[in-house]
Amino acid sequence: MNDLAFSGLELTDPGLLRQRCHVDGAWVAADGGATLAVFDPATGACLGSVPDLGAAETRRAIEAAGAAFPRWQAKLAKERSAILRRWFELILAHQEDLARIMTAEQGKPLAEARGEIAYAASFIEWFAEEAKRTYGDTIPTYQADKRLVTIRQPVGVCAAVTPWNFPAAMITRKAGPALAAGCTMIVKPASATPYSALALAELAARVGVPKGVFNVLTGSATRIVGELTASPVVRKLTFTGSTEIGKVLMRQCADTVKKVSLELGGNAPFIVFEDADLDAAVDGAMLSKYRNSGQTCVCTNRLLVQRKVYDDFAARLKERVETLKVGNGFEAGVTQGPLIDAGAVRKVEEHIADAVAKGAKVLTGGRRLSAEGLFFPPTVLTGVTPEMKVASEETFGPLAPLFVFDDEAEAIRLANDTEYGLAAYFYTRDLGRAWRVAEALEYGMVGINTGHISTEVAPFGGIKASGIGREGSRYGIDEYTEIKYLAMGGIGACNAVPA
Ligand SMILES: NC(=O)C1=CN([C@@H]2O[C@H](COP(=O)(O)OP(=O)(O)OC[C@H]3O[C@@H](n4cnc5c(N)ncnc54)[C@H](OP(=O)(O)O)[C@@H]3O)[C@@H](O)[C@H]2O)C=CC1
Ligand SMILES: O=C(O)[C@H](O)CS(=O)(=O)O
Repeated sequence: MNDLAFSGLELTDPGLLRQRCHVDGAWVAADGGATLAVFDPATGACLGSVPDLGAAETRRAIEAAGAAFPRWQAKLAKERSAILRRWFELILAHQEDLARIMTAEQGKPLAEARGEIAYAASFIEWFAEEAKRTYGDTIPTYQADKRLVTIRQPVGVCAAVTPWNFPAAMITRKAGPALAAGCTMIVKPASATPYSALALAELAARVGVPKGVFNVLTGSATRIVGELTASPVVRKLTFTGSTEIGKVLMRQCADTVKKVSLELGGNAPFIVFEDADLDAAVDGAMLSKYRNSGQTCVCTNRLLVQRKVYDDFAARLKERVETLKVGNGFEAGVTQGPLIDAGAVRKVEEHIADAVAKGAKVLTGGRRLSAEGLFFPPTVLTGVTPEMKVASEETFGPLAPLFVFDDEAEAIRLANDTEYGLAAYFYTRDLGRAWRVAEALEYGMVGINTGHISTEVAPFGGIKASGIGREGSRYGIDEYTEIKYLAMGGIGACNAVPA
């Protein structure tokens, strides 16, 4: 039975809207009935509420996930694969409804929300296949009477803590490999965007994911995640969010020595060399800067442009930026939705004010569209220098600051001058430069003549303050398995072999 229907969302399947948490196969409220409100960032309207769960409910969820683990682990890989495949198919079958729920709670334009649902589904599809490939090894023995092998086994109960900017994909990028490997999972989604997570749980239940295998808890992050990180039953934490919180959670996991994977903040450089195809570079900059209104961890945060082409590139970028349409994500033609909250708007304004105070110029945009609301125009700054906040802090908004450089060595030095190491991009038509720069950049992912690198088939992740581990690709399931080494002695000499 549906707990709620957003008025005016025109869903084909209102049953996807859940105002209860999914724990041990049941839809539950908080013990004391406490709830958290959920708002539409485009209008400020209250969409509904979700339970404000605490420590006691979290302990019960951990117990349920622990109880479900043996039976889920014992299923054949093919059986887990088939269930995941059905989940993938059902997510795609409900793409429109899931996208509308996402635009309502997160604000991204409907076209982008549809794209995220497809992207989210692709991780379930990919790991439905990877479930059948958790191979081990046979190892040439070191003693005649021994045989050595390895097997890979699921880690166990996993906790996932996810952000608001990709409310579906950041969950499936974790739940896909976890469930494929035979783990069970407890998800704590961002409080701003819980309905996408709960809709995924509804579809998981419909395809026969057993109770306790995939649980979604909403409420106080400190209380829920405090329990998850303290529990010895939880063997792994996977987190996507800010570096600041990632460090907190990594510390909290130390007492129980959990396996952790962290997808954290970024400060992506976008380098345009003088030999680049400038039209292609502008296309790439638009994609890597303004996707999700600049609210992605792999968004370009700094544009480094070689002096000879600086003015030409700036003019072409300005022209393209001014074609973007800011508004409610449900409105036809809108390409930039609202930012997630007032804090996000303030951060963009602070970075612009700081840069202008230190000599930068606003080429386009620069001021919020109205005193109220969370809409901020896509903005380009020129004359930006390393002393400005935008050089070292992640803006996480629609701000493109242009820096100038003179040669390759300076471009690499500027690009690497950050604590972060998630994504980097550069444009050149020189093959030698492509290899030299790609190898010199201190990042987990590098786009060469492209502004879009995210896909389920390639390893997503960063180094330094941008995190630990990789998601997606043939490596993603490694985060959810342990390698066990078996040494079998007493084999004896083979009597078929002459002494
Ligand atoms: N590397 C990547 O793939 C990504 C990185 N990010 C980074 O995350 C930041 C923006 O996302 P944002 O959601 O604001 O990040 P936050 O780190 O604030 O929140 C992420 C998640 O952590 C939870 N959380 C917050 N504080 C605590 C705490 N003290 N203890 C336990 N859990 C906590 C939040 O819950 P609640 O919502 O209830 O506060 C949310 O579910 C940016 O820096 C961005 O770069 C974002 C997405 C992807
Ligand atoms: O949350 C994010 O920023 C995502 O990791 C970005 S992407 O995977 O959609 O590129």
